[in-house]
Amino acid sequence: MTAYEAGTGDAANPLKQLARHGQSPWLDFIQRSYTESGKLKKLVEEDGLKGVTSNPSIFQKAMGHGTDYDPQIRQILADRIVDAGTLYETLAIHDIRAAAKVLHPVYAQTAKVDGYVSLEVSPYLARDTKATIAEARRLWIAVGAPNLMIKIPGTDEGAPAVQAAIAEGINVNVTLLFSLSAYKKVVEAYIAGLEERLSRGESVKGIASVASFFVSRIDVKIDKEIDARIAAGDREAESLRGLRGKVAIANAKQAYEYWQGIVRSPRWKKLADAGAMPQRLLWASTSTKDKTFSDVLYVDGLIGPETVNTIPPATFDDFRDHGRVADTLTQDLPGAHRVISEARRLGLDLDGVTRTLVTEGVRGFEDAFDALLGAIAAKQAAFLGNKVTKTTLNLPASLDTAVREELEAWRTKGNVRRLWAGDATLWTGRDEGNWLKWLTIVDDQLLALSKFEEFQAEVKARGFRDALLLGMGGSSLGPEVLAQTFGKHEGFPHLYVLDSTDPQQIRDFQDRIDISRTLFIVSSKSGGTLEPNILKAYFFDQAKKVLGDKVGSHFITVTDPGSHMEDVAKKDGFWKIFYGEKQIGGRYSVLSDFGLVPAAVAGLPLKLLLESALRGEKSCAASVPPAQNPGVVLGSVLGVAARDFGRDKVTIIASPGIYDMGAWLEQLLAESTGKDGKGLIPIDDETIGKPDVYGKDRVFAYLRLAEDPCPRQDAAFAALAEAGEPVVTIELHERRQVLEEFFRWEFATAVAGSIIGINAFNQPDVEASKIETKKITNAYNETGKLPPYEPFAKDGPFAFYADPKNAAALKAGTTAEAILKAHFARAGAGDYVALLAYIDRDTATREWIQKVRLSVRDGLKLATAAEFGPRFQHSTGQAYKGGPNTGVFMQITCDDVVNLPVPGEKYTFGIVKEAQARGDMEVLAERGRRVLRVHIHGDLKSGLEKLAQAISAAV
Ligand SMILES: O=P(O)(O)OC[C@H]1O[C@](O)(CO)[C@@H](O)[C@@H]1O
Ligand SMILES: O=C[C@H](O)[C@H](O)COP(=O)(O)O
Repeated sequence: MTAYEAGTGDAANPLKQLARHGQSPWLDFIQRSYTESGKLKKLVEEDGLKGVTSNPSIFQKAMGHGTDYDPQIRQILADRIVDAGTLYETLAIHDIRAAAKVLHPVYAQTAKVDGYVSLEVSPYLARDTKATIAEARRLWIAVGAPNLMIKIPGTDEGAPAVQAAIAEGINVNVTLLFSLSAYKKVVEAYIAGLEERLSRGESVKGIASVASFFVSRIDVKIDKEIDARIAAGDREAESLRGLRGKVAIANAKQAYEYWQGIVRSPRWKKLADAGAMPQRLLWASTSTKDKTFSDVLYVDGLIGPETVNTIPPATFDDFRDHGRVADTLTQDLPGAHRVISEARRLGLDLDGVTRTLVTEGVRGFEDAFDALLGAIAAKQAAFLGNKVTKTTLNLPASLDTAVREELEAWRTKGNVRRLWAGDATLWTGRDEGNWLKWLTIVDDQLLALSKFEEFQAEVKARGFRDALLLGMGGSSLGPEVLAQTFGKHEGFPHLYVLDSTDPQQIRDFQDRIDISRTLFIVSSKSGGTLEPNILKAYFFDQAKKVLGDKVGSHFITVTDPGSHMEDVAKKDGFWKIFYGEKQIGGRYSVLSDFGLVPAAVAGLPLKLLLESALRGEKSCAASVPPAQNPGVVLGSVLGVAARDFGRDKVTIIASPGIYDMGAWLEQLLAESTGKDGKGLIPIDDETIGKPDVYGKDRVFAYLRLAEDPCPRQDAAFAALAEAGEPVVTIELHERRQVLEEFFRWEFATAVAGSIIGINAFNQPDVEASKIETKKITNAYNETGKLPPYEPFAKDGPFAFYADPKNAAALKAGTTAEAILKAHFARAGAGDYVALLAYIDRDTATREWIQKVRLSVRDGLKLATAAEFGPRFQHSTGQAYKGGPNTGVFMQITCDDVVNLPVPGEKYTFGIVKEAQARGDMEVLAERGRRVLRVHIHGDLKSGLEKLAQAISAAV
C-alpha cells in the first residue's frame, strides 16, 4: 500500500475513492470560519481531504468581505501601529497556521507526502527572483509549520527562486503553470535544488513540492478563440467545435507524461535513492467555467497516480455528489497528442495562449491583492476612527474623474511600491532615489527614542527658561509648527524660532529671552547657510558677554555630519551635536532630529508624537493601494488639478490651533514642486472668502482641528464646496495629528511632484539668489559700502526700484498709486500676487500684510501670497523663481531703525537683509518675472499705512 492509499474506506464517496487511484484531493480555499467551525477538519475526516491551497484571490474573497476577521483586526490595531500589508499577513499567517494544524495528522500519516497548506508570496514579486527568494524565506520562518508550502509563480524569474528555496529546504508549490515548456523549467529547478543540497551533504528527505498546472483557464481562452472563429464562418468550424473543452486536459496529460519520464530517469533515481520525494503535478484551476460542460470535468478527467487536484469548495461538493472515479489521466494518451496537434493544425495558438495566461494570471493576482489590501486598509481606517486623520474630498466631477483615473494608473503601474523602492523614474530619473530616507525616519526615531528622552530630561534638569532656535526653511519651519501648536510645557523652556536677518526682529527675540537661562539651537542641515551662521555668531557673542567661558554649554546644533556647523560646534565647545540624515532634504526633515531635538527641548511628549507620525507612515505604506492611501489621494488631487485643470494655487487654511502648519506646507509644496516652469503655488493663510472672490485656479485644503474648530471657517468651506470649488478637508481630531500630517503631506508632495513631472527633491533656483546676495555682501566687505542702487521713481516716503525691463513697464506713472496700478494691471487670470516684505514679522506687520493681501485678492480676484523676507527665500522662493511665470511680485523694504553687527564681518544684519532683497530681486527679474520693489523711508508704521492705502486704491 502506498502512502496515497492511506485513509481509504468510504466506497460511496468519490472524494475518498481518489486515494485508491493515487490522487490527493486538496481544497482550493481557505477561510477563518471554515477552520474555526471545524468544517475543514470534517472534510479531512469525512472526505479524505489532504491539503489546502490559497492564493491572493482566495484571501481576497475571505478577508475582503464579511466580518470573520474583524475581532483579530481590532486586536492587532489595539496593540500595534501597522500597515495594511502587515495586517493582511498577520491574518493570513494565522489562518495558514490554523489550517496547518488541522492537516498535521495527514502530514504525519502520509509520511510528509500530503497534509500541506500553501501560502503564496506577494504577487508583486512575480518578476523579481531575489525578492521572491527573500519573501519565501521570510514567510517560511514566519509561519513556522513543517507542513507549509510556499507558493512561487513558475515565471522565468520564479523558476530560479524555486531552485533556491528547495535548496534551502523550503517546501514549494509552484503556481501559475500553463505550458509544458514552463513546467519543464520548474521540474529542472526542483531537481537542481535537491541536487544542490546533496552536493552540500544535506538531506533531501521530507522536502515536498508540487507543480500547480492550471487547467480550466486554458479552455476558457482557447474555446473563446474557437467560438469567435466559428461565429466568423470559419471553414474548419466542425473540427474547431470538436476541440471545445478538450485542449486543457490534453495539455495537462502531456505534462503528466513528461513527469513520468522524469521519475523514471537515472538522474531522478539518484535523488530518490537518497530519499527525495517526487515533485507531484497538482491540477489547479479545476472549477468548470463553461457551464455547458460537466461541473466536475477537470476532476473526472485528470485522475492518476501521484497527483493532486486542488478543488474549490463548490466543485468539491459536486464531485462528492456525482464525481466519477477512474484512471483517466493515463487513458488515451495518443488521443491527447492528437488534440494538441489538431489544435496546432487549426492554428489555435496554444503557446500564445499560455504566455498570455501567465501575464494575466500574475496581473489577476496583483489585482486581487490590491483589492484585498484596499479592503483591509479601508477597514483599518474605519476601526482606527479618531486615531487617524480623516480626509473628505469635494471635487468637481471632471476633476474627480481625472483623479480616479490617476489613482487607477498609479495602481496598475505599482507606483506606490516604486516610490517606496526609490525608483527615480517616477520623477525625472536622476538622483531622486537618494533623497527618500524620510520615508522610514520615524521608525529610526522610535528606535532612538531613549536618546531623545534622556536629552529631554537633561534639558529639564538644567532649568532653561528659554530656547532660541536659529535656522531657516526646513530647519526652522517644522520646529515653529511644534512651538506654535503645542505651546509651552511646564518645567521646560519656551521655544522661540528665529529665521530672519531683520535687525528689529532679531532685537525683538533678544528682548524676549533671558540669555543667562537660554538654550540656543543652531539648526542647519548644510551647516553653510548664511543666516544660521551669522545668527549663531551674533548670539554666541552676546551670550559670551553674559556667560563667559560657559557659553558653549548653552549651545547645541542640529546639522548634517561633516558640515561646517559641526566644526563650529566642536570648536566652540557646544553642549551637544545632533545629526541629520544626509539622505533627507531640509523640507522633508521635520521628523528627523531637526524636529525631534526642538520637540525634546520644549518638553513635548515624544513617543506620542512619533506614534502619530508612524500612523501617517503606515497609512501611506507601500502595501496601501493608491485609492486608500491618503498620501497618494492627496498628491493626486494636487498634481492632477495643477497639471490638467490649471488649478495650481493650493490654498491652505488651517484651524487657529494649528494655523502654523501652512507655513511649513508652503515650503514643502513650493520648494519641492516649483521648478522647470511648473509647480504648485501654495497660498497660505489667506483668510477664507466667499466663492466669488476666487478665480478658477484654486484647490482648497482645509486642515480642520476637530477638537477646536472655527465655525466661520467651517461655514466658508461649506459654501466653497457648495459652489463647486475643489475642497479637500483633512480633519485632525487632536493637535498631535499634525505629526501624522507631516508625513502624509511629504508623501503627497512626492506624489504630486511625480504627476507634474519634476524632481521633488532639489531646489535648483534657490542657489541663484544666494550667489547674488553673496556678491553684494562681499562687495560691502571690500568697499565698506553697498553697490549703487537707484530708484526709478519716488513718491513721498516711497522709493520704487526695478530692473530696466520692469521699470520700463511701470515708468508711465510717477505717483505711488499710478506705479502700483501699472504693476498690478500686469496680472491676469491664473496669476498670483506675492507681497515679499523684508520687515520685522510681528503681530502688527502680520495683520498689515493680511489686510493688504485681502484687498489685492478681492480687488483683482487673484491668489495672494503674504511673505516675509528673507524667510520665504528658503521656502516659497524656489517656486517664485523656478515655477510657472505667473507671479506678480512686490518687494517691501524699509529703513532699519535698529541695526546689529555681525561679529567678524564688516557688514551688519541690515546690510545682509538689503543684499538678500537685492539679490532675490535680481534673480526674479533675470527670470523674466514681474517684480517691483517699494522701499519705505522713515517711520515704518505710517509708511505701511500709506502703502496699504495706495495698494488698495491701485487694485
Ligand atoms: O538647513 P539649511 O542647510 O541651513 O538650509 C535651510 C533651508 O535653505 C534651503 O536650502 C533653501 O535655501 C532650504 O531647502 C533649507 O530648508
Ligand atoms: O493554486 C490554485 C490556483 O490559484 C487556483 O486553482 C486558480 O483557479 P482559478 O483558475 O479558478 O482561479
